[in-house]
Amino acid sequence: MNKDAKIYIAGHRGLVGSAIKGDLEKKGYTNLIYKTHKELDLTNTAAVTAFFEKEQPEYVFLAAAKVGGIVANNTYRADFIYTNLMIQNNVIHQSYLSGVKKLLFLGSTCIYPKQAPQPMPEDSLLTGPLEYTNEPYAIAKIAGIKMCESYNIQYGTNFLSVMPTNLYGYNDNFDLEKSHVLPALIRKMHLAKLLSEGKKEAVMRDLGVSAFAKAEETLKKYGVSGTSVEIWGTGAPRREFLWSQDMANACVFIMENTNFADVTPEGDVRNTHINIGTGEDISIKELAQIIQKIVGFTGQLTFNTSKPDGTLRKLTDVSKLHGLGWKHKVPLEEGVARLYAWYLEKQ
Ligand SMILES: NC(=O)C1=CN([C@@H]2O[C@H](COP(=O)(O)OP(=O)(O)OC[C@H]3O[C@@H](n4cnc5c(N)ncnc54)[C@H](OP(=O)(O)O)[C@@H]3O)[C@@H](O)[C@H]2O)C=CC1
Ligand SMILES: C[C@H]1O[C@H](OP(=O)(O)OP(=O)(O)OC[C@H]2O[C@@H](n3cnc4c(=O)[nH]c(N)nc43)[C@H](O)[C@@H]2O)[C@@H](O)[C@@H](O)C1=O
Repeated sequence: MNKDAKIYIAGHRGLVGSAIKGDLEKKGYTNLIYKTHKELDLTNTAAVTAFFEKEQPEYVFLAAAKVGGIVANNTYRADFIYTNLMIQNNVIHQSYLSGVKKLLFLGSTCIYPKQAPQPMPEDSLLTGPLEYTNEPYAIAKIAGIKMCESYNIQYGTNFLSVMPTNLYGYNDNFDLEKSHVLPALIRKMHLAKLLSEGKKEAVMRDLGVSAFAKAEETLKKYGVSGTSVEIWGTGAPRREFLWSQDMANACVFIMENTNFADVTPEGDVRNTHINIGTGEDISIKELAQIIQKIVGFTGQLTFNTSKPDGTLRKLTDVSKLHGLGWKHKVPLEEGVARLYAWYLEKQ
């Protein structure tokens, strides 16, 4: 990519999109284009067509999607499949029509079967049934991979797909219901710590309410008190967490250095996506203990087994990524500390 190449970042205000924008700016790319969701609804085919016809980007990072944690995925099943299929159909197809040189589609490691071998290699795709809680989202992501692959085969495009593990970082979603586990637990532990210190005003400010009774209602719903914090599920599932700026750096690295042909082993045009992760996982209980220590909450952790565990393990096989010459940098404890500091600054 030339430094003045026209690069479109779809989803530039999200967790990953904002980090990709930051990484590109840091590297001296000067011709970045982006639109907010309000300015350009990517589910609107006519609007996306007009945008591509007018802007003619050379490179596209597709980091816009409907994203959420286990409960959001399981609750808004129709929204997750519809929105994601629409966004990726529009952006991938228009990228082909307008002659985009290279596109990077962001999927997720939830595309792999629930019982995939651990760590999960790229070629375990479509070898077994998926985890039910996020099946609609995963099906949309699999469609995205197959769309890139099919356009490459039929039309000779250079569209790559990356499958990131669970991500966290600046601009994360801290919603107590819809977010992923890591930001959710940071916020829950923070609220519990404030409660234990008797800081009612700060609790109300964090929750955006003007009466403490209202705050108490929310805290009760999410199992947060001054002496304990509720963790969903059994705490036994294992997850792998990657710092969003590392993820962005991997995306830019792949865009700069890798072509469809490089990740297509001879005769295996199906094996075109690349896992992005650290290759290391921990249990949710261990994650909660790390967050507890960093936030400084000294109460108890309880486990609400009426909430879903989801997949028990989804460790990525990162040998393909390492083989391309990229490895993550930020260890989990450091990332959690950075994110908590950012969260406090935002208060
Ligand atoms: N976060 C994670 O742990 C993981 C994420 N991924 C994938 O990485 C990618 C980025 O995710 P992440 O950054 O976490 O997600 P975010 O929710 O943080 O960001 C997504 C962005 O897409 C935008 N967007 C959503 N719908 C539309 C739409 N219809 N039109 C225009 N813009 C839209 C959002 O805007 P707005 O907020 O205004 O709607 C937001 O800026 C996604 O493809 C996701 O599936 C994969 C694995 C793990
Ligand atoms: C990125 C990934 O994200 C989702 O899959 P997930 O990994 O299951 O996501 P999660 O972060 O929500 O949960 C991880 C684990 O943590 C447990 N857990 C405990 N306490 C809380 C809690 O307070 N909030 C949440 N969200 N989870 C909690 C929770 O019960 C589960 O066992 C899908 O969207 C999927 O499609 C996808 O791509």
